[in-house]
Amino acid sequence: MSELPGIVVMGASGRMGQMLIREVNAQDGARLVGALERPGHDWIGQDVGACMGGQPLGVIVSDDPLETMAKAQAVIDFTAPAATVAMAEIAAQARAVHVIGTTGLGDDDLAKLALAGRHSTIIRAGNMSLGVNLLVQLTRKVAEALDEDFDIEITEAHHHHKVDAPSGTALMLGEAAAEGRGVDLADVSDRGRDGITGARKRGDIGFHAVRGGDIVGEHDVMFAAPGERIVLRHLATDRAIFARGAVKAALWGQGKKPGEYDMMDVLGL
Ligand SMILES: NC(=O)C1=CN([C@@H]2O[C@H](COP(=O)(O)OP(=O)(O)OC[C@H]3O[C@@H](n4cnc5c(N)ncnc54)[C@H](O)[C@@H]3O)[C@@H](O)[C@H]2O)C=CC1
Ligand SMILES: O=C(O)C1=N[C@H](C(=O)O)C[C@H](O)C1
Repeated sequence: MSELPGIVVMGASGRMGQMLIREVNAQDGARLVGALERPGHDWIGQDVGACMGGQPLGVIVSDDPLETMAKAQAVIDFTAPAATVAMAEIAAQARAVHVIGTTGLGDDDLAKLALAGRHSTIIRAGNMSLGVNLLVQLTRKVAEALDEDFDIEITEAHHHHKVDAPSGTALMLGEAAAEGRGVDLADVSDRGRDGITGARKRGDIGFHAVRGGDIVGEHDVMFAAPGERIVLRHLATDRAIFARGAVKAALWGQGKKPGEYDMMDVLGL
């Protein structure tokens, strides 16, 4: 039997799930040992490679996370908040690394993940790409260097299927900007203005979400002052960048102590 870490992909039929199946399968350093979908999904019981329209991969899509995780050293989960919280407990029982790309998690969900993280290795990030994680660092630095004469506005654009706003990435960028300024994001966050809002409050961090077509993911952080503007921008054109980061995280997490980690830890940024 191979010693390579066995990885389960959760949400196998999803936009990210299919990308992840391809990425794990293409890796020399890992093996695909499971594919999960929600109960009732029409891929259940079929080979995941065939479902994706390619060669069979010898992995049958299952809706039984307990059984599937028994063979795994890691699970990569880009699904939905309730599914991710449920998986956190199962991954902890299986002593498997839980890589979480799911966004839109609420405070209650995060509290449950923190509990699970006492017993398991969780690596979670609203964006797993190298470029965005660098942009987060740049945003913190620029916010630190500038005072509140510079208004910070974060704009994100995504495909029309996306269900959460602001995006996980926009929130990461907002947290970094607030940290750079030495303030709490919750105190200065101003989301999606509408109507007679009054003039902009000095020190606020604004968020705006665009949804349309097949946009993979675009993020701008604008620092606007009288007479000048700085705009930091990341454009994603291929979901493979997120999948690559997630597989890297699953391998990096092997043998790490239980706890909650993020992509900064994985990438050493
Ligand atoms: N952190 C990152 O780098 C990125 C995060 N995302 C996030 O990943 C999540 C998924 O995005 P997409 O792939 O575009 O969505 P999607 O809707 O295409 O895929 C989600 C999949 O999860 C499945 N699912 C739902 N509940 C399940 C359960 N209990 N067990 C197993 N599977 C279940 C669905 O059936 C679906 O196939 C979103 O929260 C999105 O924001 C997306 C791209 C990058
Ligand atoms: O839903 C998506 O597609 C994406 N979600 C993540 C987010 O919420 O920031 C990451 C990426 O932008 C794509």
